[in-house]
Amino acid sequence: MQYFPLFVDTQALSVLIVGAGEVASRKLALLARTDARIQVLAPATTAEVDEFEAEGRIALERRPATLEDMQGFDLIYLATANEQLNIDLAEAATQAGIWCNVVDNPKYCRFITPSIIDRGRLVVAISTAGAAPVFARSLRARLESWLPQSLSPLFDFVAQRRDEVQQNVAAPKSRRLLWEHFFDLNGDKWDNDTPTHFQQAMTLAQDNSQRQGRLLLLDSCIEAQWLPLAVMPLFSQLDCIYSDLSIPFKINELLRRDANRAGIPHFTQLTGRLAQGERMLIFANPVEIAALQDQFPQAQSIKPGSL
Ligand SMILES: C[C@@]1(CC(=O)O)c2cc3[nH]c(cc4nc(cc5[nH]c(cc(n2)[C@H]1CCC(=O)O)[C@@](C)(CC(=O)O)[C@@H]5CCC(=O)O)C(CC(=O)O)=C4CCC(=O)O)c(CCC(=O)O)c3CC(=O)O
Ligand SMILES: NC(=O)C1=CN([C@@H]2O[C@H](COP(=O)(O)OP(=O)(O)OC[C@H]3O[C@@H](n4cnc5c(N)ncnc54)[C@H](O)[C@@H]3O)[C@@H](O)[C@H]2O)C=CC1
Repeated sequence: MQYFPLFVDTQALSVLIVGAGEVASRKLALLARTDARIQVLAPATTAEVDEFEAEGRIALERRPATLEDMQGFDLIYLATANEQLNIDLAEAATQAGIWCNVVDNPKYCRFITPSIIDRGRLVVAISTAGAAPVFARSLRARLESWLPQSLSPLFDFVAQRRDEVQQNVAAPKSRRLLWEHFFDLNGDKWDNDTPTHFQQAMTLAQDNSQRQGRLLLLDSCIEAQWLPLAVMPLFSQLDCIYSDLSIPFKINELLRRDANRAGIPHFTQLTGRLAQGERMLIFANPVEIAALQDQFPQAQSIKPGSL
């Protein structure tokens, strides 16, 4: 992963954009949604840039940029159509210790701009590490239609309830179950039922007796591409992953990253953990899986293409 995704707090960020053509306008349209202070420098501007100036959203100077301008900012975008000028300005910015992006030259980019889906607090950023921005754009179009606008108010609601949950539900694991249950009940909608779904999830999180354990058994001979789609949400909810083997990379990528990992415990320990409501996966060879299935008839054995 050459480019590591980060989400930058823009509340005290100051950004310089050099150039105000088509490409600069596209970057500006996204940056203008943030809290960053934005300075634009360019002799010629698009109508879109003029509008941002008229609204008072940006500070604009209609003149060529100089090397001396490359200081006093947190981030700089270089978007003139002059390749050498962009490189000279990028070198000056880098010397001043400022992270910069050259829109037509990834070699000089300390960071790159992803394709962005904006649902308020929920933001999805897609990058192809510069290989194919057009693919990032078309993937965005698909996700845009999949992620409803209701996610914006839904995540405002969830953010407002976070303190209440933190105060009333002591165990971190119960908090996780609460949010999983809430989203299972509520999905991605924001309507009159949303507060009810939250209350139901809250009640369930405070009542340990209703918690159900789960044991998934995965035969080490099954390859990742044969795993049924139905197991994906179950994989993301695991508390523990047990195996005495090394789990192949492609399967590992599908499992919850924060789950506890250990060798396969004794049958009696497994019984105890199931009773406590743990959600577990055992990855083992076919002989061990068959023995576990005999011992735990309630366990779900994952078969290629089905559960
Ligand atoms: C490295 C990066 C640097 C950066 O800009 O940060 C970069 C670099 C370059 N882009 C080029 C071209 C195009 N870029 C787009 C579109 C987008 N480009 C964006 C990001 C990035 N572009 C960064 C990597 C992102 C990643 O990891 O994938 C997006 C995602 C975000 C945004 O710009 O807001 C936005 C889609 C937004 C959306 O709609 O969601 C289109 C299509 C279009 O315009 O519709 C074309 C024309 C087709 C083509 O050429 O592919 C060229 C060649 C220039 C030339 O030939 O002169 C270079 C330079 C090079 O590749 O060397
Ligand atoms: N990263 C990306 O997504 C993409 C990048 N590009 C590249 O981005 C570059 C810019 O493209 P466009 O916006 O279409 O160009 P453009 O010609 O529309 O705009 C160039 C801007 O730079 C300004 N400028 C020129 N000299 C300047 C100076 N000395 N100081 C400050 N500003 C100056 C101009 O006034 C103008 O506002 C091109 O090199 C293009 O190849 C093109 C497509 C996508």
